Amino acid sequence: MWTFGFGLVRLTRQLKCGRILNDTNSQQQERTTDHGTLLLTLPGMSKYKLFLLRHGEGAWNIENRFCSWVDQKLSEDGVKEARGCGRLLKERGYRFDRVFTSLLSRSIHTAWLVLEAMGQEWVPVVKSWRLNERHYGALIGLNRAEMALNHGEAQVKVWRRSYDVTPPPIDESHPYFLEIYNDRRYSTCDVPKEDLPRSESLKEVLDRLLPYWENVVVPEIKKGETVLISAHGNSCRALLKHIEGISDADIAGVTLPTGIPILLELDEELRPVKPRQLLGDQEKIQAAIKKVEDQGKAKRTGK
Ligand SMILES: O=C(OP(=O)(O)O)[C@H](O)COP(=O)(O)O
Repeated sequence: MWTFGFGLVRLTRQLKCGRILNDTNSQQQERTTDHGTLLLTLPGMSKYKLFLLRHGEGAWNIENRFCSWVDQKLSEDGVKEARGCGRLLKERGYRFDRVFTSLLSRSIHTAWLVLEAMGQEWVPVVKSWRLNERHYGALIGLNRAEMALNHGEAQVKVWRRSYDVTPPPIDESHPYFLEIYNDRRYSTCDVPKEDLPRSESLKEVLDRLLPYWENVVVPEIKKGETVLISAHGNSCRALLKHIEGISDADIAGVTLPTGIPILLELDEELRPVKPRQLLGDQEKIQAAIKKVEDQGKAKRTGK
């Protein structure tokens, strides 16, 4: 599937007269870079760069608890991860025009730390609940390893990674219900508080995320903006599923580590022209992915 688009060559011509000559292909498109270089983009060629980022490690990532809509802050290592991510992006010369985050502090702080490390603090940061982490319903606050002991690792994997299984909903007796729904930030949403989710499958995350992607994010990308989406493990997985056309079955095999930027190169229709790139030391990235996967292994916590 991938090999098709990969070999295509970006045609870059810098012309003294400022015009592209011999433009006989009606599907070719011109655009001008900051340096005045005219780029010809053919279908299947990389036209846009989009960056997705799961925030740096949060306090409940360490405790191995389903965090979801609970507003846990970044851990010390999470702050380091976010700064490291910003340094890496700066070293590679990337520049953002706009950053989108969820309403959760860990994604917002990550965005701030990345922009600070890049010296791009002025870049607008736009926030929406539609980029929030998946709502884990009644599972919020529970320890994954203990859940695996009680319900089996296979069931925990279904809850964590299946596409269309919705965990039991949160209700008012849940210890974090009031903390979540009494929070002022959820009075600012584009839906009434009563209509906010009480639990979500990955499919339901995609359902609430897609209108925001289509109506708010895509127009900025198509204007030529380089966008960073600083969000969460599952909101990024949902978006990846949509952009890359990953099947309902295969999305179960996609796990994202914290603090690692994912670069997507997209054509003019926002279709990927090459596999996603997780930027950084590949050995460390694989170890970080395994660590997230292993969170679902049965283990006594001693509490
Ligand atoms: O809050 C969460 O994700 P986040 O750390 O990306 O915000 C979820 O608890 C992630 O859990 P999962 O990796 O079991 O899907």
